Amino acid sequence: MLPLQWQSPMTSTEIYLLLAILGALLVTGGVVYARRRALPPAKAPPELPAGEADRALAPGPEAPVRRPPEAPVRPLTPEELARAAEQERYVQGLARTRGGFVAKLARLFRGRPRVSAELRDEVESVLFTADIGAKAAQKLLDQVTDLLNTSDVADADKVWTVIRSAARQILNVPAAPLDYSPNPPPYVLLMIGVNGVGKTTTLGKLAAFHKAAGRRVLLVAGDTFRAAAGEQLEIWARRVGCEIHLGKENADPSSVIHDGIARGAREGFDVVLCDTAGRLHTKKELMDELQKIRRSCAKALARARGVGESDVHGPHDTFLVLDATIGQNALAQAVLFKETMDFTGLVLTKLDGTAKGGVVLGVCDELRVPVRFIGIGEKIDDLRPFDPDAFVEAMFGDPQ
Ligand SMILES: Nc1nc2c(ncn2[C@@H]2O[C@H](COP(=O)(O)OP(=O)(O)OP(=O)(O)O)[C@@H](O)[C@H]2O)c(=O)[nH]1
Repeated sequence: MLPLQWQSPMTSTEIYLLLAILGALLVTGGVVYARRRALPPAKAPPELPAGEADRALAPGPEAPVRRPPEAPVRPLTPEELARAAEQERYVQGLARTRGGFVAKLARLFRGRPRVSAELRDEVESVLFTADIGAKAAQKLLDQVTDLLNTSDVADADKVWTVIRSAARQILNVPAAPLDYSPNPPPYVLLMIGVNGVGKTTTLGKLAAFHKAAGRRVLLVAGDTFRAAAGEQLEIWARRVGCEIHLGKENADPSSVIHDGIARGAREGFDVVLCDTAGRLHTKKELMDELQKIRRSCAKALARARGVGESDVHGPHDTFLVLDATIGQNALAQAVLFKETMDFTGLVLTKLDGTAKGGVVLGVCDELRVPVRFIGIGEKIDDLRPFDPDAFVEAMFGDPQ
C-alpha cells in the first residue's frame, strides 16, 4: 500500500512569499525594540513651587469683553467750574455749622433704624438748641415729625430731604434782584449795625466786588465818631484801588454822607458805599441819628436827580450787618433794629468762625428780609452773594 501523501493547499511559490513576509516583520520588530532601549527615559514635568500651582490652576484672564466705546468725558464749562468753586467756598465757610447742630442731628439717626418716642424727643431738643430761632426750629420739626409719623422706619435720607426742603422754603425770601445800575447813577448803599459786626470790612469787600464787575466805586467814611474807622476804610480803598470820601473827625455823619453822595453823582461814580458808626439798637439818640442819615441820603439823591425830596425815600439799599457768631442774639438785634430803621437786606458775617450759622434760617424766617451777602472770612474775596440753594447744600448736604 502506498503511504498516504499530504497534499499542501498552497503552491510552493505562495509558501516562499509567506515566509518572506514573516521574516520581514520579525526584523522590523527587533529594530524598534532595540531603538526604544537605546533612548533616555522621558522626563516628568518639573514640579511647580507651592502656590504657583493654584495660580496656574486658576482660570486664566477672561477673554476681553468687547464693550461699546465709552462716551468721552465732557469738560466742565466755565460756568459749571465757577459754580463748583462757589459751592466749595460755601462748604468751607459753613464747616463749623455742619460740625455743630447738623452733625448732632445726623448722629441721632445713626444705628437707630426704628422711629421711637426717644428719637422724636432728641430731634426736638437738637433743633431747639440749634440757634436757628424758635419759629424756624418749629417749622423744621413739624416737617420731620410729619415724616416720622408716617413710618416706623427711621430713614435718615428722607429726614435730610425734608429738612433741606423746609430750609430752602425759609431762606427763599422773595425779593427783586439788586439793581446796581439805577438811572441816573450812582447806586447808593448804606451799611448799618452794632459795633464790631463787620460793617467796614464788608464795605471794603463789597467795593472789591463792584470793582471786579467794572464799576467805579466811591467809599464814604460816615463813621466820624471813631478816628480809626476812617483810617480802616482808607486802607480798604487803597487795597481795592478805589476812591474814598472822608469827613473831618467828629463831623456830622449825615453831612459827610450827603456830600459823599453828591460827589459820587457829580463825578460819575457807579456805586457809592457809605459806612456808619456802630450803634446799639437800644440807644435812641443813635437810632435817631440813623434816621437823619437816611434822610440825607434821600436829599442828596433827589438833588442829583433833579426831583423833589419827597420823591426819594432813602438810599437804594440799606444793609443791616449781623455777626453770626452771636447766634440768636443776632436775631434779637435784627428784630429791634427793624422797629426803628427800615433795611432792605441783611449781611451775615463771620460764618466761618461759628457753629451758629443756622441763625441765617432764624433771621430769614423772622424778618422776611432777604440775606444779600454772607461773610466767610477776613480776606478781600471772603464775601459771597447769598445763594439759598448753595447755602442749604453746604449746610445739610453731607452731614457727618
Ligand atoms: N472771620 C471773619 N471775621 C470778620 C468777617 N467780617 C469781619 N470780620 C472781622 O470782624 C472785626 C470787626 O470788623 P469791622 O469791619 O471793624 O466791624 P465794624 O462793624 O465796622 O466795627 P465798628 O466800626 O466798631 O462798628 C474785624 O477784625 C474783621 O476782620 C468775616 O466774615 N469773618
